[in-house]
Amino acid sequence: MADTAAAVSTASAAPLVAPKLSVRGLTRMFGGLIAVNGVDLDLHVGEVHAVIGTNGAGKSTLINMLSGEMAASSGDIRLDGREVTRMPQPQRARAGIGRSYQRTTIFPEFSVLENCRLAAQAQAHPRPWRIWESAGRCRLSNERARVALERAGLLAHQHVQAGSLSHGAKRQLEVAMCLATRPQVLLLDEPLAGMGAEETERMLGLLQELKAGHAVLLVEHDMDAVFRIADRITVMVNGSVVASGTPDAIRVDPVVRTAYLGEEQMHG
Ligand SMILES: Nc1ncnc2c1ncn2[C@@H]1O[C@H](COP(=O)(O)OP(=O)(O)OP(=O)(O)O)[C@@H](O)[C@H]1O
Repeated sequence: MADTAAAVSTASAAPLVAPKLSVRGLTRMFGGLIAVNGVDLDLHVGEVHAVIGTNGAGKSTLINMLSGEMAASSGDIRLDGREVTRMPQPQRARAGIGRSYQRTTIFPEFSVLENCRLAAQAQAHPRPWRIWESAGRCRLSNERARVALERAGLLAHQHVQAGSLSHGAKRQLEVAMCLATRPQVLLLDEPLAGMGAEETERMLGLLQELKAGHAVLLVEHDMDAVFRIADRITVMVNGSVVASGTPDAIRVDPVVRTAYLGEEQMHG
């Protein structure tokens, strides 16, 4: 238990600046099942905060509540200190909480730029069906889309049909679409899923860059990548947080070793 205490005390040595996103006691029930159980979490700009856990631990449910796609049963979520727990998803996206999805959500027939522009438009316009009314607004969405594509390293492919991109580039496009909404918080649900080594490296480089201006929450099963990139790791088991701390603290945490990570993975 001493090591667990170390992991917890490391968590309390979090940056002194106020968190960008602060979560307290967040809970989600599905009938009698507690999918997420009283989770506390602080996300800071400048940090990649990974949430790991076995299948069914509650990671996607957590992200869905943070993005506003799923209502919380109880608890609260604050963005810059302002409560957003019951704010609907579109409003929450406009307030600065952006997300990417496990499944690719791009329109394969549209170009890379068009996909990104649609994301920018959806964020910028509370009533997207009226976007054609303003050429100025369209120009703005276009500009935001290009900036996002440049950051994600996809500007050279802007006129390519999205469906013809490699798997890794599609995941990059997902991140670019999220960036086009100009979020302050990035919620990334398994951005490395199905990627080869080279694509993984590219994505990790991108995340490393993005954390400078964003608070990044990363849900990811690739443990090598998580331990390389994360500044903090929160471990969930059966809906509850069992440990939270730096990668070094988590690596030696006996509760985490027992509950989740295989011994082999922890030696790296
Ligand atoms: N809509 C739902 N209705 C009922 N139960 C659900 C629903 N969504 C999730 N659950 C249950 O909640 C628990 C947490 O699921 P969740 O998908 O959040 O886990 P996860 O950690 O993201 O898993 P994975 O790594 O497999 O994506 C699981 O027991 C799951 O079966």
